[in-house]
Amino acid sequence: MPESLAPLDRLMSTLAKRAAERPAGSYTTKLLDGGPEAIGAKIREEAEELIEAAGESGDADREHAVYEAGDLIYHTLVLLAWRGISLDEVAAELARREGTSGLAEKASRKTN
Ligand SMILES: N=c1c2ncn([C@@H]3O[C@H](COP(=O)(O)OP(=O)(O)OP(=O)(O)O)[C@@H](O)[C@H]3O)c2ncn1[C@@H]1O[C@H](COP(=O)(O)O)[C@@H](O)[C@H]1O
Repeated sequence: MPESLAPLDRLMSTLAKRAAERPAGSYTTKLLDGGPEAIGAKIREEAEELIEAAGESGDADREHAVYEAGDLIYHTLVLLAWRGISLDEVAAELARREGTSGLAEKASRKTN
């Protein structure tokens, strides 16, 4: 894999490979085999841990929040891999939203 690929792209590429090959001895395989219920339970757990860590103050707590964010992002990407969704698709959705305030978007939904 080219060194220039961003870490998130490299991780997603690994997870897509895990989803296709399901090698034994892989934590990702274990999660994927559990399907959206098992992966979703971990996402909820990791989201709670991130929220708790982010609410704490101090340098060590800041590092803790970064660590928990890593866990949450990893498990979220595993769910995308399970569903066969690429990071490019998510990036395209975010690009589509670029420049539109959430408040304006919400207001437009109410009038439609
Ligand atoms: N980025 C990650 C990553 N982040 C977190 N984790 C694992 O996610 C789990 C987090 O769950 P917890 O903190 O709740 O720990 P736990 O209590 O042991 O978890 P449970 O057994 O309760 O589910 C830990 O086992 C972490 O090691 C990850 N596991 C793998 N990766 C990446 O995925 C790649 C492929 O991993 P495998 O498929 O396991 O080879 C690795 O090379 C890494 O790049």
